[in-house]
Amino acid sequence: MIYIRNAAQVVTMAGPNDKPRTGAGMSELGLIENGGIVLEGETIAFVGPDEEARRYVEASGREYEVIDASGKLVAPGLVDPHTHVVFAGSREKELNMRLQGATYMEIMNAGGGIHSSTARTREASEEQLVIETRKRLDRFLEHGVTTIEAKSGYGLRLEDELKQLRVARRLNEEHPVDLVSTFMGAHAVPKEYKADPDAYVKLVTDVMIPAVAAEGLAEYCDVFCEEGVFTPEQSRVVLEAGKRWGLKPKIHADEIEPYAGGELAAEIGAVSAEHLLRVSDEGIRAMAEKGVIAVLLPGTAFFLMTKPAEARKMIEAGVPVALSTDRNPGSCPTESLPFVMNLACLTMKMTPAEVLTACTINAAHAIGRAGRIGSLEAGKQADVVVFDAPNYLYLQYHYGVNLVETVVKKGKTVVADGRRTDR
Ligand SMILES: N=CN[C@@H](CCC(=O)O)C(=O)O
Ligand SMILES: [Zn+2]
Repeated sequence: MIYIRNAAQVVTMAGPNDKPRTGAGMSELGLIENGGIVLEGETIAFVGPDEEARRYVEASGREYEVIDASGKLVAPGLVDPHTHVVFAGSREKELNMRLQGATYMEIMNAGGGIHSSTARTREASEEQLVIETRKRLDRFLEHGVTTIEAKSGYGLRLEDELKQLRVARRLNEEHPVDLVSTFMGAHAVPKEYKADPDAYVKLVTDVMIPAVAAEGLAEYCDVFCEEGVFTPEQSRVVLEAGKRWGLKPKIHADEIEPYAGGELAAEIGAVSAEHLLRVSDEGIRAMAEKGVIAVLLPGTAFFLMTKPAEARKMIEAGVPVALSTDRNPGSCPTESLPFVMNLACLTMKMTPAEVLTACTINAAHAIGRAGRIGSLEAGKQADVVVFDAPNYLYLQYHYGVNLVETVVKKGKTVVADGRRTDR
């Protein structure tokens, strides 16, 4: 039982939240000045002006742990809807190679990139993956992120794809951060199938997807639809197979070259299309029409030193936008969603209000959790962050440092004074 008292500002993102926010709706934060929040068990019991919250607490006659949020900003636990967090090793040498002129795709085609993380992940035991991933989850939590999506895709053969997804399932049970799993066996064509990519697609559709579904290891299916990786036609085959087995489609689309990925996302009814740095105007129009969520990853554009997605164009066209770190060992090795939020504002010109919407309720929609998380409303899960910031604008102004002070996950304080408390 926790009473968060006297917050300078509370970002509630209060509803209607049955659909992801678009256009001007992305700027409606449901702000409360001098707010209070009461958490009971794993649930939010009350959100409103602090005087009313105090009366609620006094009338209940119960004992509450009090968190004083005077002068602070309170917001929903942040949601990261696109990560590749389960992997072994790191790839810092590639940064040096890219600084000397090699491109991301050249490194991958020469056997590095995703292939090198695949080799390390195949070698790693489940236990080793748990240890490495747990550390990343601790960092996410310290940056205010209470729920993430986690993709497989560094196994690229049945037993190792299952291993990655089992690690995500185990950590979802053991760690305060909630993980929502996505099967991404079609992340790259593994070296052993280089001569026959269609045979690998068949392995994904006929063997891996049924096995993942049989064990209930994933809710979503994703594919890297990109020139030199999987064609739009192969991507369609993978995502349609996923659908037949109950896995909802997501797609890595138009990241490096325009490849009609946005159009494909709309056509097959994808929940989200992700990256979209080079999406066409037609792709944007089709996504807006079908309500496909654009999950944008400005940390990846920053780290790959390339032009970010055209967020303004998408918002103005009515596409619901969410933001994510893309945490992975190659193109975005950070757990700092707040830094990615800074980049969204400073490199894609999203407003501070749009940025918060994109990392809370819209991100929750992108992983099918908007009924439970992404806003501070009575009855929802008690996932709350207190920032050392006097108002929400300040989050995008004081950039590059971690302003997270307290994190409450399912009604339990898991970060205090910016550090994990419950290990
Ligand atoms: N683009 C494809 N997949 C990841 C990167 C994976 C890697 O480089 O290991 C991404 O979303 O950025
Ligand atoms: Zn990705």
